[in-house]
Amino acid sequence: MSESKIRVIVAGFRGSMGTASCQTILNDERFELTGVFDPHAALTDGNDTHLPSQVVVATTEDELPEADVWLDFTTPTVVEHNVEVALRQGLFPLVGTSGLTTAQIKALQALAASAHLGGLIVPNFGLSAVLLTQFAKQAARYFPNAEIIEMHHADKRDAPSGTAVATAHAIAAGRQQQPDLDHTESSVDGVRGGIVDNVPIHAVRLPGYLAHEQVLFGGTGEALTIRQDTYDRESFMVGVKLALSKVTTLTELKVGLEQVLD
Ligand SMILES: NC(=O)C1=CN([C@@H]2O[C@H](COP(=O)(O)OP(=O)(O)OC[C@H]3O[C@@H](n4cnc5c(N)ncnc54)[C@H](OP(=O)(O)O)[C@@H]3O)[C@@H](O)[C@H]2O)C=CC1
Ligand SMILES: O=C(O)C1=N[C@H](C(=O)O)C[C@H](O)C1
Repeated sequence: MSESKIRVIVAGFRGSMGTASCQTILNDERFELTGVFDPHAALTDGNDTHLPSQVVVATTEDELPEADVWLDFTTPTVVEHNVEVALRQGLFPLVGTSGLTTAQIKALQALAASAHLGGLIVPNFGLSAVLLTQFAKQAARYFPNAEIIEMHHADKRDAPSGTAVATAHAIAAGRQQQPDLDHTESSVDGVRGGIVDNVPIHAVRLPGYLAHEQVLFGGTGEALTIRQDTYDRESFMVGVKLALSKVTTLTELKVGLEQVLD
C-alpha cells in the first residue's frame, strides 16, 4: 500500500454519487484518484469526464491502475461482481452501492478473508441515517411493532433502499419479542409494504425528494416516530471521507459506517 496518499479507484464515476465522490477525492490531499471504472464509458462519445488527465478511465479490469481502495457507487446488479474484481486486484473495497443480500455479503466476506483484505460495506454514509438505525434498534427492544417508510428521489433504481433493509435488520436484532401478527385482509397488492425481518417497508419515489427515512413504532396507547432527512449529497461525503481514511486499516470486510466512527 502507498506510504503517503490513499490511492482510490471510483466505480460508477459518472453517476450522482460517483461524480460527487471523484470531486471529494480530488479536493482532499489525503487521497489520490488514480482511476475510475465503468464498462459503459467506452460507449460514450469523447469520454467527457471532466477529470484530470492523469486519472485512468478504465472500462475493463485489465485497464485498472494501481490503487489501495475500490470505492463502489454502481448498481445492485453489478456490485457483487465489482467487489470480487476489487478483491482479486488486492484492493480494499468500500461499498456504497445498495442491494447486496446477506448471502452475497457472506460470500464476499469469505473472499476477503481468503485474500487477507478488509473492507467496508456502508448502507448509508450519512450520520443522521447511521444514528436513526442505532436509535431504531434501541426502540425495538420496547416497541417490537414497527414499520419503515423510506422516501427517495424518482431516479433511484432500486427498492427498498439499502438503508431501510439495514434498519429492518437492526430492528430485528433489537427486538426482545416478535411483533403482533398482521391480520389485515388487503384488497390491493402490496398495500401493506414489503416485509424484511418481519418489518413492513413502504418505498416512496417522488421528484423533489432526495433520501429520507421514517420508522414508526406502535405500543399500548402510544407511538414513537424516528425520522431522518438528507437534503444534500454533501452529507454523504463526510462519511465517504471518513471511511476512505480508515478502510485500509480494517482486517475484515465489515458492514456499517459505525465500524469506523469514533
Ligand atoms: N451508501 C450511501 O450512503 C449511498 C448509497 N447510494 C447508492 O449508491 C448507488 C449509486 O447511486 P447513484 O450514484 O445515485 O446512482 P446512479 O444511477 O446515478 O449511478 C450509478 C452509476 O453506475 C454506473 N455503472 C453501471 N454498471 C457499472 C459497472 N459494472 N461498473 C461501474 N459502473 C457501473 C452507471 O453507468 P451507466 O448509466 O452507464 O449504466 C451509473 O453511472 C445506488 O445503489 C444507491 O442506492 C446512493 C447514495 C448514498
Ligand atoms: O439511492 C440513493 O439516493 C440512496 N441510496 C442508499 C440506500 O439505498 O439506502 C442510501 C441513501 O438512502 C441514498
